[in-house]
Amino acid sequence: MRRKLAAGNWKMNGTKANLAELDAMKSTAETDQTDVLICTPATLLSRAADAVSGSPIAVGGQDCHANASGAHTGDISAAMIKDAGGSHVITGHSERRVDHGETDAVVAAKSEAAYANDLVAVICIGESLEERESGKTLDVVGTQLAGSTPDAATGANTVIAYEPVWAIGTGKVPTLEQIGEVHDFIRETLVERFGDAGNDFRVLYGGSVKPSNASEIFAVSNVDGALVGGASLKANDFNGIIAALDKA
Ligand SMILES: O=C[C@H](O)COP(=O)(O)O
Repeated sequence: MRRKLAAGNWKMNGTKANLAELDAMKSTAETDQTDVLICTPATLLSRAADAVSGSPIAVGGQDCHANASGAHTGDISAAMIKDAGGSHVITGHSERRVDHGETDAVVAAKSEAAYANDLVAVICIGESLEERESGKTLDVVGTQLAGSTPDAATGANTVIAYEPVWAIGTGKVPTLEQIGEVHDFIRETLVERFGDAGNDFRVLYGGSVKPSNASEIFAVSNVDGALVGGASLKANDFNGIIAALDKA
């Protein structure tokens, strides 16, 4: 039985004043069935880890370099995320793929760096609007999944996040049928590659998830939770999403 996961991605938002939001998520995060994760900006990670200490909320990074250390100005390593108190790291978010030209091979290397440092990689995949409209969604998602997921991936060290690029921060959400089609496809693809162990991976949906649409999305087959951007910044919103997931 896969545990559910409500994951927040604060992206490039937040200063230390925002850590109060974590405090306001603690009691909602005390659930039996749902794990809660917030991926903060790197600048906040250590303080966020202190802020959630003793609560079930986990914290993580939004990216890591594939290398362990060295001359990579501005980057952070998986070991640094671990050292700061993180347990997870997002790899291959579409904003990284677009802004920094990250390929599937780079995403796989970053995910391997995560494993080497005992971090769970939250590997993101998803099609653009143009790819969706030209009927290439499953091809794109399949190619990204194959190329970004290392052979060493397991349900314990990896979470897959399906995020259609056109649904991120736009308020546009795919139909429930569209979400179900892709999540079922991801599950089948994982089982083809990893055998029964493919059933252990959690597959999250991401893209304009809000308290108002969370319950219907979480009722879709093979949706094990959400990767939430904007609605993870405020405890009022994210608590609603955690609660909806816990009831699903
Ligand atoms: O990582 C989170 C996703 O990009 C979704 O962002 P959003 O909830 O603001 O649409």
